[in-house]
Amino acid sequence: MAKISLDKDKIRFLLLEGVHQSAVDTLKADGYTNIDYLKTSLPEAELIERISDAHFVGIRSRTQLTRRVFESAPKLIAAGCFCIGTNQVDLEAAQEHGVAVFNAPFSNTRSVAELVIAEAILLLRGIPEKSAACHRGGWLKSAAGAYEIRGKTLGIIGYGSIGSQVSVLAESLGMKVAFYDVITKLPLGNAVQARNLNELLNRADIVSLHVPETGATKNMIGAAEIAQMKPGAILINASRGTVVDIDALARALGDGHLGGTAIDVFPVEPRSNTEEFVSPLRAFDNAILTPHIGGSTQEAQENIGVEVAEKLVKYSDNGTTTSSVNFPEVALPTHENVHRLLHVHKNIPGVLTAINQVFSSHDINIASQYLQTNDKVGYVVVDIERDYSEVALKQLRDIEGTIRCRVLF
Ligand SMILES: NC(=O)C1=CN([C@@H]2O[C@H](COP(=O)(O)OP(=O)(O)OC[C@H]3O[C@@H](n4cnc5c(N)ncnc54)[C@H](O)[C@@H]3O)[C@@H](O)[C@H]2O)C=CC1
Ligand SMILES: O=C(O)CCC(=O)C(=O)O
Repeated sequence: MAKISLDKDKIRFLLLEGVHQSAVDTLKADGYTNIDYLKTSLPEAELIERISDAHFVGIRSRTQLTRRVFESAPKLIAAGCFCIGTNQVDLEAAQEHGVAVFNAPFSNTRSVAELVIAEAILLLRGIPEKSAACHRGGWLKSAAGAYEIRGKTLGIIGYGSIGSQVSVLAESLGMKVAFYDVITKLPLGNAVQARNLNELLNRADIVSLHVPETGATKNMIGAAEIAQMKPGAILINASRGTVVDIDALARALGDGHLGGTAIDVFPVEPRSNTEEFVSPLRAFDNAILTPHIGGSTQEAQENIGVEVAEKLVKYSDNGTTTSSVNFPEVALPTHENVHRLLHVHKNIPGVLTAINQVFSSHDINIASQYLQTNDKVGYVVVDIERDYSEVALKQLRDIEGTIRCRVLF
C-alpha cells in the first residue's frame, strides 16, 4: 500500500522566541531537519501565516497560541512550551483541535529560586537605591534601613516546585519560612503552612509569589492585601504579571508602606527587546525590575531545550503523551514490525466500538491497543500487525467525533 505517514524531513517544526540550540540539536539528532527557527515571538497575524503548514510549534512565554491560531494550523499535532507556564496557550482550543501541549515543569525551578533569594538580600540591604545613587554620582553610605536576611520571615505564596525550592534555600540562610497554598502541603524543613493569606501577609518580612496564572490568582495581591503586609515589607513577584495589581504596588512604594519590591513579570510585557517597557514602577529606585528572566539561565534553557524537544520527538515517533498538560497520558512501547494508528477523538460514547468495527470489517488483526481519556478527549493507539487498505483509514477518519487520525510506520 502507499506510504501514509510523513518522512521525518517533511515534518515541519516552527521554533520561536530563540529556544536554546539544544532543542534544535535534539530534533536533528532524531532526524528532524525541517526546522524554521526564529529568535522572536510573532504577533497573531504573522504567526497564523507561519504556522499554517507546521506540524510542531515551540514557544516560550511571549507567544500567544490562541483559538484563532489553532484554527489556522490544520497540520499542527503538538505544541512545546519551552518553559513552565502554559497560560499563553488556549489549552482547551488546543485539545479541541487535537494538539497535544507539552512543557518543562522543573528545568528552570532552581534559576527562579536563586534569583528570588538574591533579590531578597539586595532589597533588605537597600542595594537597588544605593546602586542607582552611585550611577548618578551619589554616595549613600549608611546602615540605616539595611538588614541581614538571617532570622527574617519569608512568606511564600504557592508552595509548588519553585516555592518549596525557595523555602529550602531560605532556611539554609537562616530565614524563617511560612507559606500559603490552596492545597495542604508537606512543609520542608521547619517551614509552616499559614491558615490563610492574611495570616501570611501579616507575619512576613518578605513575601514572594509562586502561583500560576489562573482566574483565582488574578490580582491576588491588590491594595487590600498590600495593606495587610508589615510596614517596610518587601514584595517579590516572579510568577505571572496578572497576579499583582501594579498600580496598587506603585502607590504602596510611593507612600512608603512597602520597603521595596522585585518584579520580573508584568501585566503587559514588551514582545521584543526593542519595544519600550512601560510601567509606573520605573519611577522607584527601590524596585528591582527584570525583563521576565527568572528562568533565563544557560543551565535552565539548555535543559529545557532537550526536555521539551525530546517530548515532541517521542510524540512524533511513537505517540507517547506522558506529561502532556492537556492530553490523556499514554506511555507507549516501541512499535517494531507493526503499524501504529493514533486516533484522537471527542470523548463521546461509541467511538472505540466504531474503531474496532472498522478493523473487524476489514479483517485487520490488532496486535495491541491503548486507550486513555480525559473529560473532553479520547486517545486510542492501535498497533496493527498486517497491511490494510486506505479505505479502512478513511473510514476511521470518518468516525463521528474524530479530531485527528494519523499513522506511524
Ligand atoms: N519568572 C519566570 O521566568 C518564571 C515564572 N514561572 C511561574 O511560576 C509559576 C509557579 O511555578 P511552579 O512552582 O513550577 O508551579 P507549581 O504548579 O509547582 O506550583 C504552584 C503552586 O501554587 C499553588 N496555587 C495555585 N493556585 C493558588 C492560589 N490561588 N492560592 C495559593 N496557592 C495557589 C498550587 O497549589 C501549587 O502548589 C508558574 O506557573 C509560572 O507562571 C515559572 C518559571 C519561570
Ligand atoms: O523563559 C521564558 O520565556 C518564560 C519562563 C517562564 O515564565 C516559565 O517557565 O513559566
